[in-house]
Amino acid sequence: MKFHLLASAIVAIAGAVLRVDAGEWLWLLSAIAAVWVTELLNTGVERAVDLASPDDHELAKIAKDAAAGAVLVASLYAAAVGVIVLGPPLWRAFFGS
Ligand SMILES: Nc1ncnc2c1ncn2[C@@H]1O[C@H](COP(=O)(O)OP(=O)(O)OP(=O)(O)O)[C@@H](O)[C@H]1O
Repeated sequence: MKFHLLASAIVAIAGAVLRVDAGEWLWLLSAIAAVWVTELLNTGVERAVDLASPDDHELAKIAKDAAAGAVLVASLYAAAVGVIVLGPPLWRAFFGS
């Protein structure tokens, strides 16, 4: 959660400094929201599974791995959005046109 908070803050500051437009803000915000939503749901699934099945069980493993997979998919989406939206202006800021 701390990592997600830090990453969200860095993306928001980068967006402001690089003056991304409204459409680009929507992509960045959708990526941030996707990661937060899946991470919160993953935490909920983990805690519910621990409560319902403290001992090892194949279904508990599938539930936890599926929830963690959702976080991975959202994180890959967020990384792609970050590169596509922030990559070009960052490149221009550091290396010129
Ligand atoms: N009750 C269980 N039965 C079977 N496999 C489990 C069970 N609990 C966890 N596992 C397996 O162990 C892995 C790690 O479980 P754990 O609860 O530590 O999740 P985590 O993603 O590391 O959680 P956290 O974010 O709290 O570190 C799961 O992805 C799953 O494959």
